[in-house]
Amino acid sequence: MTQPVTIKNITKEFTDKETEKNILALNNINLEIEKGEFVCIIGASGCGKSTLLNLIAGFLEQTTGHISVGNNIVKEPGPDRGVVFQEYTLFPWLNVIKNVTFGLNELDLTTNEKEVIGKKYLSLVGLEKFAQAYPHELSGGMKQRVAIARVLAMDCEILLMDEPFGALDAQTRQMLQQELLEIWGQEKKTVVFVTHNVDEAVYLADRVVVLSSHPGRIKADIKINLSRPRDRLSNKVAEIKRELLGHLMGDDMGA
Ligand SMILES: Nc1ncnc2c1ncn2[C@@H]1O[C@H](COP(=O)(O)OP(=O)(O)OP(=O)(O)O)[C@@H](O)[C@H]1O
Repeated sequence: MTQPVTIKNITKEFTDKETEKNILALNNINLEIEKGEFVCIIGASGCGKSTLLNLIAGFLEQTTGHISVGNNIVKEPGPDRGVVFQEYTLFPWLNVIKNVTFGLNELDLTTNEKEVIGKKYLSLVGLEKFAQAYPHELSGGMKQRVAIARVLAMDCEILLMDEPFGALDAQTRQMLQQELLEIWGQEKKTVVFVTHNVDEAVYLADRVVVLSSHPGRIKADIKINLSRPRDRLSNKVAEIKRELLGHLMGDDMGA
């Protein structure tokens, strides 16, 4: 059963190693993400999107405030939260199926049981025929599918995705967006998805959170009540995109 994610009064300060000055990356972030919700976080480069995701993942520690998943305060990474990064993070020396089942190695499962789980998720991302292939034999889109299958195989309740399709060509990107929505529909995960791309956010999200920069603050929090699959060219989509771009104006979007 998925749990809500609560982000309460989060502030994150870094110290610049060269200048030794403090950088206020996030300032007083409050956010309640419902179980099963698909939330996109957008904002200009450097506004703290990855920092927020890394705090939810437990990779970083906040300066003030707290984050909880259900009743559990996040203190470190855990099996309830799976992360997919923009860079392909597969183990090059393991074949596809072993990459997908890698996270299961600590569980008390036989090799056969792990393979059954691995194959289920490989087939969900359309790569069952590539179980024995090695990462260098795959395209960028296929590598990201393997990375998604890997977090799904671990049965994480929450998918944290940091620009997962940012390095892909437009066509592959659209295909993976569609596939991700299908998987999300089937698996009922909570998704927190960081992107620079307004089109992507409006296509995917139930809700888009816009961060402003220096320091990162929530500038807007917009619900998208459009049924799926969404028509990328519809007037309603264009209207929401305009609204989001209005909130982003003044912040240099970078991409
Ligand atoms: N480890 C760190 N040490 C010092 N400063 C950092 C560190 N990580 C992030 N920052 C700073 O915190 C701010 C937010 O960075 P973050 O990477 O979260 O932004 P972002 O919105 O994800 O950017 P991008 O879209 O370019 O990936 C930036 O000013 C960045 O330079």
